[in-house]
Amino acid sequence: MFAVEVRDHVMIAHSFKGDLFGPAQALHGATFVIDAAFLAESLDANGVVIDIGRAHQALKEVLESLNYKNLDEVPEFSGINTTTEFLTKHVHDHLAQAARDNRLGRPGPELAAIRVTISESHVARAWYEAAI
Ligand SMILES: Nc1nc2c(c(=O)[nH]1)N=C([C@H](O)[C@H](O)COP(=O)(O)OP(=O)(O)OP(=O)(O)O)CN2
Repeated sequence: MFAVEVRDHVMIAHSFKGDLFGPAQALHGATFVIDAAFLAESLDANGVVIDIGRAHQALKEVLESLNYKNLDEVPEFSGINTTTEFLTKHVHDHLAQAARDNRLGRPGPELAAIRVTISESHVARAWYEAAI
């Protein structure tokens, strides 16, 4: 499997519900580093999985709706713990939809899967990977 991975970051604030989260039940900020990997069984006629510029642009567009936001106040996330794991799937779903809509410069069927990894610090990260 071939893969191309691009990286961006967002600054957000959020709080969690549940004793499990201890001090993170209070509003706190985080800078998440997001890696999006695009996977394909074969290269296209240009010899690429996906153009790196298009991949960067697609990731940037998805992250715009999160950057500098208090996620507790985003209606779409109402009542949800916006954990690192949750956000990996949120980003994945938007990128997968962009692929299915042919907005990534390569038709969805030619891309096998997308993996989104979010590093919430230098010691912890989560990822979500699924076929498109
Ligand atoms: N599985 C997850 N666990 C936790 C997440 C998460 O997104 N997924 N997030 C947090 C907090 O948002 C924050 O990133 C860390 O908070 P903190 O209380 O400092 O977390 P730790 O569990 O690392 O440390 P403690 O020893 O429990 O304080 C927390 N967990």
